[in-house]
Amino acid sequence: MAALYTDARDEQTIKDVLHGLGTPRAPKLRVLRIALARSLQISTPPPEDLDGSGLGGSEYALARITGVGLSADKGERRDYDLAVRALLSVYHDEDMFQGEESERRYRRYLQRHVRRGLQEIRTTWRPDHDFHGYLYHELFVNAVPRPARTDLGQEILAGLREIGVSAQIRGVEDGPRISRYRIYLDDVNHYDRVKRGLDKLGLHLGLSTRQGILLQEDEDREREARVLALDVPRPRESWYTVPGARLRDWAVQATEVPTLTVWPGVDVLGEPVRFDLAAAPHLLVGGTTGSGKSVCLHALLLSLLWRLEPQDLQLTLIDPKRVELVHYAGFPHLTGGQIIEDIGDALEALDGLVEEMERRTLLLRQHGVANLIEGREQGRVDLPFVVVVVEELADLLFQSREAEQPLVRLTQKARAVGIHLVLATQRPDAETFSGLLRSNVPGRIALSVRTAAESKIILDETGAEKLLGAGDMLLRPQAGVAARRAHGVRVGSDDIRLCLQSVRGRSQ
Ligand SMILES: Nc1ncnc2c1ncn2[C@@H]1O[C@H](COP(=O)(O)OP(=O)(O)OP(=O)(O)O)[C@@H](O)[C@H]1O
Repeated sequence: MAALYTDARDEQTIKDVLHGLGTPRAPKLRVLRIALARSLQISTPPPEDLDGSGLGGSEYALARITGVGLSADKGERRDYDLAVRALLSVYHDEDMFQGEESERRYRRYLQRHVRRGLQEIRTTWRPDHDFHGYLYHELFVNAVPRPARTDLGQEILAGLREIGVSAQIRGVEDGPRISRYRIYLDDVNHYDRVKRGLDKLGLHLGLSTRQGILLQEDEDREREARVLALDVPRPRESWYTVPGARLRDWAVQATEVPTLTVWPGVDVLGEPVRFDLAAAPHLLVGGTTGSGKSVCLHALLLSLLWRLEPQDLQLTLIDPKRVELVHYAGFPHLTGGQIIEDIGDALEALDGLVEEMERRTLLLRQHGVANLIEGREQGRVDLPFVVVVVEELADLLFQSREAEQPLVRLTQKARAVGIHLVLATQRPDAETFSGLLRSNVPGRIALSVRTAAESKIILDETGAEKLLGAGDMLLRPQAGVAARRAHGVRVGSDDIRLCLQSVRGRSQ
């Protein structure tokens, strides 16, 4: 009996990884074991839909994966079966050593883990990128001691000396793309010199003017005016991505967070960043083409879809470009069961939402509650939240300026009734994000943009022109709070597919 069935995409991944390892002819078990290790890092069990064989796949006997029954002198073909069994027993908290039934479960779990690991690799690694570097960061970066960074630290101190600042390094922490150096100034009056000299320091470190060093107000600074933190971008080869599976873990494990909590990414030190979309209460996501805007929208949407059932969340997705949101076809949360692509349908949907807003306002008043959250908490109203996503605001307004009016009305009044807008654009200009929308859409996510002026349109401040691209963002979830740097979760179509399967599983 085979222990593992793959499909054609798994087989392609195995091939790509063997090439990535520089050993195209090596046994496939290498990749299968890496995939197993990758999956075991995820704290939620792999889904059942990874059982069974797929089109264009292969079959593997247990001996080809764990080496069961092989003698001890065959290098990587040694027998690791007991070790794998023990790992899976601990992970699933089930005994996988005794009896036929436990044997069946062992093989099933093994299959699910290996296939999930292959999926993870597929969505987070690109075959033209270095696989060894990827492996290091995905599997080990949090588990092994960091290499010494004395060189970069010394460079920073030398750069500071060049701008007339004498200092010491008190510590360094590595995030996905940035290292944060905690600096202690020998002279308390040198803080402004550092602030003014950041570009020079960047040049000294060989960074382009676009990849700025950012000065963070260190939390210790209030107590200790000599302490500051510098966020220094690392070379691209040393970045690690934040895979979509992590978002799933945050969302699935979250307890006692507000209903519309979203996790767009992690902070510069790798800790998850979250905010409540209902408190935002509307959001603009802006960034130049290729900055990671669509991936960011996927992270926001999956944050909601991993947790909320259709009776709690309805989605209106407007995608005039007809590319990015197609993956959500099939989710039972979609209002009207489909994604809106046509401009006429979009106008109709927006007008319908304005009517829904009026209807809800009346209903809440009749039930004597101030807003939907209160109504739901008190059990007096059980309407779902509605999240409206416009994939490209500029396209929508270009095709019909009329769309602006219902959008403005919704942003002005829909908050209390639980209707929230997420507007995305790759053209952050005054025409697209007009004054009326600006003042009523306080939540902002800026991905990288070309100019400081574009950054100001999105965030009301400069800074986004210095972001590193590929999901690097400045996040200001609500008016009146400071913008925060974050690196987006890399959500791919596979993550969306997995979520859809889970939603279908939940509804059965
Ligand atoms: N969080 C992320 N982590 C790693 N890479 C990312 C991330 N977000 C985006 N990228 C990379 O950037 C590419 C472009 O992302 P995306 O398609 O979201 O850009 P976009 O801003 O929507 O572009 P467009 O407006 O042209 O559709 C992705 O294919 C991916 O390679």
